[in-house]
Amino acid sequence: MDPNRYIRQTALKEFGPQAQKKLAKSRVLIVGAGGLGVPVLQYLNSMGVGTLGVVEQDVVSISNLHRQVLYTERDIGKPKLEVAFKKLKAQNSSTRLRGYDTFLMASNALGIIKDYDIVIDASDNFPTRYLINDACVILKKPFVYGGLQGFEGQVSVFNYKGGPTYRCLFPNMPTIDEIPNCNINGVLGVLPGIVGNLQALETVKMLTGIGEVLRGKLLLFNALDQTIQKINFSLQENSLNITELKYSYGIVSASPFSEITVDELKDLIDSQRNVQIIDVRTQEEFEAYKIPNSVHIPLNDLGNRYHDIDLKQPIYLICQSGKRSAQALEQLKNQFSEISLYSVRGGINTYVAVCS
Ligand SMILES: Nc1ncnc2c1ncn2[C@@H]1O[C@H](COP(=O)(O)OP(=O)(O)OP(=O)(O)O)[C@@H](O)[C@H]1O
Repeated sequence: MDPNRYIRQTALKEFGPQAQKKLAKSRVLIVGAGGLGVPVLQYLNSMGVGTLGVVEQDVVSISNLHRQVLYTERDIGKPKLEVAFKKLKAQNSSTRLRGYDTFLMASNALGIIKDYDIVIDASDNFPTRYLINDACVILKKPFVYGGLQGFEGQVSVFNYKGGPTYRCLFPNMPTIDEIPNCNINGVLGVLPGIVGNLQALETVKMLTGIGEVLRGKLLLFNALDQTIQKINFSLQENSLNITELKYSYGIVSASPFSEITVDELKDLIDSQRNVQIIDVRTQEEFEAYKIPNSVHIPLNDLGNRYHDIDLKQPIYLICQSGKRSAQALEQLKNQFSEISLYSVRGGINTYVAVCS
């Protein structure tokens, strides 16, 4: 790498080559490559963050172009992930870019987020934001929030070093009637650029240890009069019901009679030699990741493969997220009486997130 590449930022004595090394070792996940995601990606990529993960499944549309300045007229209709990576690669070829061609959802959030140091919310909807918050609380990762409403931008850092989370500020998700939508309300092209850059700045500060992070502080930027206000907020223990959160993400068992958590399964595997795990996913999923000694019987073949199951031993059924294993459990329960059946809650997604 050309030693001059980062010279203008390593020349800052508070930053220096040490901070640059920290950036190079860092892994940052960006959820959404739209209005906020584009400036975040361009700056973190150009500044030398080692690994950037991007979760996005949208395509470029003409109404994106006034603010998502990485995309051009020729990109309309193309996947944002593909276009963004091509341009980011040209901007800085040494960044490791990892794309997730999907939307972040409850079934994949823990599995994706676990590999990163910091998560940046660059999405545009409340379910994603609450999901990022909850997954980051469970996995103990900070998340950098950015939001837009009219001519106002908001930025904060949640869950940083035991600090307050998004739910401490906004405990409950708003109802559909309460949700403002940029499609309807509009957004001035430059505003996501400013807010996304503030998110990138907070990220760099956390990664390198410079400055004071917006922990327990909500920054409000008013674009019309260029004022910045900071509102303090504190940790609310009630908003951090970790047991409840773990419950909804499959880390704690809801029904001990037919479900087992990944923690319980891991304890069994560690303490017993022969745990009969039946993996009901597809061949491709099984090949991509499997629990050692598990038996592979795809759900659609289960009816033909009963002879491969030892009905006298407890049967632990697993799939990718817990849905197909619950179906397999119902199928076996209807077919055989008095067998000991468990479905692994959260499936391989949670197993990988929690146990690997
Ligand atoms: N759960 C999610 N996982 C990954 N990306 C998401 C998720 N939810 C939203 N996004 C992405 O976040 C980006 C938000 O960008 P932005 O707010 O600028 O809106 P947009 O969807 O690109 O544009 P418009 O609202 O004009 O159609 C979008 O590209 C969207 O696909």
